Amino acid sequence: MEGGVWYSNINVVVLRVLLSLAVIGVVGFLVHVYNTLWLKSERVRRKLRMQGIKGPTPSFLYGNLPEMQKIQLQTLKASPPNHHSEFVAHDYTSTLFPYFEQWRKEYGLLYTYSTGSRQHLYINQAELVKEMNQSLTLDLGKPSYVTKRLAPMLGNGILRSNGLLWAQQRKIVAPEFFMDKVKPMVRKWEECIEAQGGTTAEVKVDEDLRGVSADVISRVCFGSSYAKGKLVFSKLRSLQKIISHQGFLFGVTNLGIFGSKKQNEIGCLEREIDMLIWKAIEERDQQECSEKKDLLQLILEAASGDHSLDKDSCRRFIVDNCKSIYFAGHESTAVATSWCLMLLASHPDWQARIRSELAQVCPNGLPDANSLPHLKTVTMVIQEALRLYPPAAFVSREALEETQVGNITVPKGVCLWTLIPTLHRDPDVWGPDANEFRPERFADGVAQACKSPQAYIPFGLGPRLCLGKNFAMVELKLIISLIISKFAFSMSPNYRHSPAYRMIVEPGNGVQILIEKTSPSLTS
Ligand code: HEM
Repeated sequence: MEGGVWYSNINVVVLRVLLSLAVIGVVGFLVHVYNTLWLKSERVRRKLRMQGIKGPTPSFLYGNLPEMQKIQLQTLKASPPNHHSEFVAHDYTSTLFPYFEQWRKEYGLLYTYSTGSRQHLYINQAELVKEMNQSLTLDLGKPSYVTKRLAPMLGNGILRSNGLLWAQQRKIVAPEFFMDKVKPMVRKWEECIEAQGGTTAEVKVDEDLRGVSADVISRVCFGSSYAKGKLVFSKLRSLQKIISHQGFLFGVTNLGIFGSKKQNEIGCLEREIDMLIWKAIEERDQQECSEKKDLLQLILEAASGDHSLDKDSCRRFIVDNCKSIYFAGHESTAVATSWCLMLLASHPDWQARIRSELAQVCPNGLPDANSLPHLKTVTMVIQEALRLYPPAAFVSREALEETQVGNITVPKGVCLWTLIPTLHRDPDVWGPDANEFRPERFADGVAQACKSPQAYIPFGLGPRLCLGKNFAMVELKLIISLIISKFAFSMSPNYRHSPAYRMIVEPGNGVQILIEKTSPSLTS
């Protein structure tokens, strides 16, 4: 009997201990969650507040995400502009990222906001943007939570890597982007565009431009023809569409992982792309390639010469950088050309000016490698198009360690965002006509076009400046000049103005223009 009581007493004690442990565990867990999800961010916010940086009040767990979604929904209900003159004045941030616009009006050009436990700084003061972009510290990198999501597309190649790995990749990739490498391609571009000929017709330019730009980047950088790279591009585009679906930067998908079906699709495409690139590498004629030295050859040689890389890392290094360049090199240029044609279609006077310059500068009315540097008007038009419709909406960084940007101490983990189109339309920098298409503002170069040349950043600025800037400008100049030398064009009534954010800002429903063959006398 006594033994039974003793046993049941023991049981009660054990039960109590277990219960207490469970309570301590749960409380500990809750404290941990509270600490990581709130206190940690609150400490970061306090540091920013103490420096006078304000921002919207975040809610527990979700930060400012609910407010962002509410503002976005309200904006969706408002109808987008549908008249030509309004397309130009339309700053796409007001429809794509309306919360940034609203907060900018409330808190100014520097404010802080949070998405879940992540804290961000919106930086659009020209001076601070310059400091951030020109900072040489490796403690500022690309935001890791965004680049993690882009990993299937870009691997750990130059576009998303940070620190020493980025510095090493930049050194290897940079030499390939000098102008002289571009010149031999000019003739091939001429053939590409000329082959499309035609009389009066409506064309949707986007896919054609993507084709041309894919061909160009494939041949110049990888020495292979578009036919070989074609599958890689179409699969990369599918990946881009899946990843950028539903506001991948700050939308709901940000709170969790993609659904498992989407994740599988992403995984499959990633493996297929890796295999295709690797197959193209294996099929290369080694002797011919080591003589010609295209970008792929440089990457191959750098990877095989680095003895710290094992076989798998070597393969990753090669494939990841190929993917990065494939994406960076062709999407942005194709989209920039589409926006440029959209703006030119609404401004026939600028088409005429380019056409008359072509007639003066080019002996047979057609641009080539030698006449290209003398085509000033087309450069001004492209600069103005990249100002109003920059394909890259953001320059973004993460403070990998506590870092100084100008007079601001940025706590570790904070992500910094500069909205390029907003900076490009700031009337304090560009004057009261900031929302108008006026290419003549660039007549004496960028420095004379605005108060602070560092506020013009379609290609970024500083150590992470776009590696393909010169390359892209040459490509754009050539394509636009060739199209204008062949066609006069206007906006099709079927065009619907709908900028969409798919990692870059592209015309959501394409650009439809009505083209008409120019008479030979106009160009010769
Ligand atoms: C109109 C066309 C283009 C635009 C608007 C554009 C814009 C940009 C921007 C804004 C950045 C990021 C800068 C930063 O984070 O500070 C960038 C980076 C980069 N771009 Fe471009 N780009 C274009 C064409 C190209 C082309 C044609 C290539 C290659 C052939 C290319 C290769 C790269 C690379 C490799 C980087 C990463 C550089 C680094 O992180 O060190 N881009 N580009």
